[in-house]
Amino acid sequence: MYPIGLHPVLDTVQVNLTIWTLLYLIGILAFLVHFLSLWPTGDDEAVALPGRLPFTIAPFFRTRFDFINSGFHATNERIFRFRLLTNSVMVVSGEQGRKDFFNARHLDLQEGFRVLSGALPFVQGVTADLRQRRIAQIYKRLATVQRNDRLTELMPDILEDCRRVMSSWGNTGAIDPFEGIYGLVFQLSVRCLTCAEIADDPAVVDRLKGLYDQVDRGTTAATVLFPWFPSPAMLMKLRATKQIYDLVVEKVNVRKATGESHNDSLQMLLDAGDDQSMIVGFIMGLLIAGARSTGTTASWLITFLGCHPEWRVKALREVQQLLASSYAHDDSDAPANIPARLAGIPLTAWETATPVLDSLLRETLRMAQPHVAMRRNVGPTMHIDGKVLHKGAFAVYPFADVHLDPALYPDPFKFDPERPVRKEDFGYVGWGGGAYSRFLPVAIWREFCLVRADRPGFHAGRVNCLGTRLAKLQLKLITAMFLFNFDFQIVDAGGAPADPHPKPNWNDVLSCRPANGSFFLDYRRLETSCLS
Ligand code: HEM
Repeated sequence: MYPIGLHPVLDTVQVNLTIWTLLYLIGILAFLVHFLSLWPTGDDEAVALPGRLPFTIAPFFRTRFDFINSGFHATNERIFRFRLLTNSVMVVSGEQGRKDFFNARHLDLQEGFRVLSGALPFVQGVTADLRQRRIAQIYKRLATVQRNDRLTELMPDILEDCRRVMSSWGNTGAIDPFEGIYGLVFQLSVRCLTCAEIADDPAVVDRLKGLYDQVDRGTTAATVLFPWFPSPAMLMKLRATKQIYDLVVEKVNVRKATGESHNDSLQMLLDAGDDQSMIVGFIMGLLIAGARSTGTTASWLITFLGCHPEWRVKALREVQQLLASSYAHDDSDAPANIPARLAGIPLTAWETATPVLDSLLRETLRMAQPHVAMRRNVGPTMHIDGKVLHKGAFAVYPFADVHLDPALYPDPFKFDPERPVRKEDFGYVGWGGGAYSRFLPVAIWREFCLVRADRPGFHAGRVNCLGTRLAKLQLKLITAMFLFNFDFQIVDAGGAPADPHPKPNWNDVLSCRPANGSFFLDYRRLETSCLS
């Protein structure tokens, strides 16, 4: 018997998919299109988007940025609502709207993403339908991965992975950053969040990455809205999810059977006594959540640096200063090679003494993070900027509303890390809209979340990224390795320096990626490079 029930699902759909099933489904769809276009009315109801259902569904998934903007234009309101089949979705913008959205106590992230996004591989009881206590436990383990001692131990491994992957690129070449740099970040995420058996085997890492890509391709409007319908995309997604599950379970079982001990996340989970589904849920869910966001940010960060030589110089100078302050001038014990020297810079220095890298990261996230926060109201009826959000309804907040607002960030598509930092509440939400950590030490804030874990809907309320420390460290180490090893620039499809510079495409909800092949990262190894 297969533990997560995928085999039975695949068998059943192959036998039962008949023309009658299809006609039946078309009938249901026609019913929904006709009747669900009728909205409740009331003074405090948000304006409904004009138009019939199918015309809102496809654009929400395919061209979300344009769809949301056209909704604001069509309604001429700060808040509007539309339907995704039976679900009512409110789209929020404006200062009051984002305050109400991020401060609301009963808006639940998990439910919002599960129903509206479907971008994570869902396995019943492993990455979906997790009890709140289980989610809290996963987050607690993620906090362990990011403790000072663990992050310090990870630094040499991260840098060695960078060295190995960058060496494989050869002396000169041109790569698509969304392939090459994303591939590097995937390797680092595997290193930090899974186990040595996977991270040390490039072929397995490649296979895993390919399977997650298939899950992405299988995430379409149809598979999100009709997860029970056996479309080809859904079958592909199911198969890929099952293969990821099998691969992870196999590695966990091998570790258990051999009794070998490694200094990695799997060992940390086993030593903590976590059960199989907790371990697999941690690995399957966090691996891709971390790799996608960090991969997008790394790809854009290096792209922006490739367009702006003055920032390359400033960033390199900063890392050189870090090195100079970490090793005495005549330190004969200082390691000779670059990765080992970078690994010797204390974690606190990477975290607190890199204002240039910090401003580069901040500006990259502002310009190229196409996130739309998704929530479901799991509490009583509430209001956002005066508009009613009923119990069970959804609300979404596009980060573009604040990060591309010319009133807050003039000329928003200009890469300018020297922009003044916005001080107002939610004037910048690159790492989420949670603000507890500003007032409380992060540890206390986390405890607060964990204590609430027993109660239904604990996951509602302000949300901060819980992988920030790990992500920032990875991004800074990748950038340092790039600057020490390559001379690089961004070129167009013909190989000429890109003019204009690539512009983030906010309609691509995963990575803000412009059309394939429109630009490349052209690189040449420096003579001082440590790559082999
Ligand atoms: C550059 C990289 C990253 C960026 C920009 C980023 C950004 C964010 C943002 C904006 C949110 C809030 C989403 C919302 O309000 O809808 C979030 C949540 C979250 N992130 Fe990240 N993230 C990154 C990397 C990571 C990594 C590496 C991990 C873990 C390995 C991670 C784990 C999480 C988790 C677990 C949450 C949900 C927190 C909660 O439910 O309270 N993130 N992230």
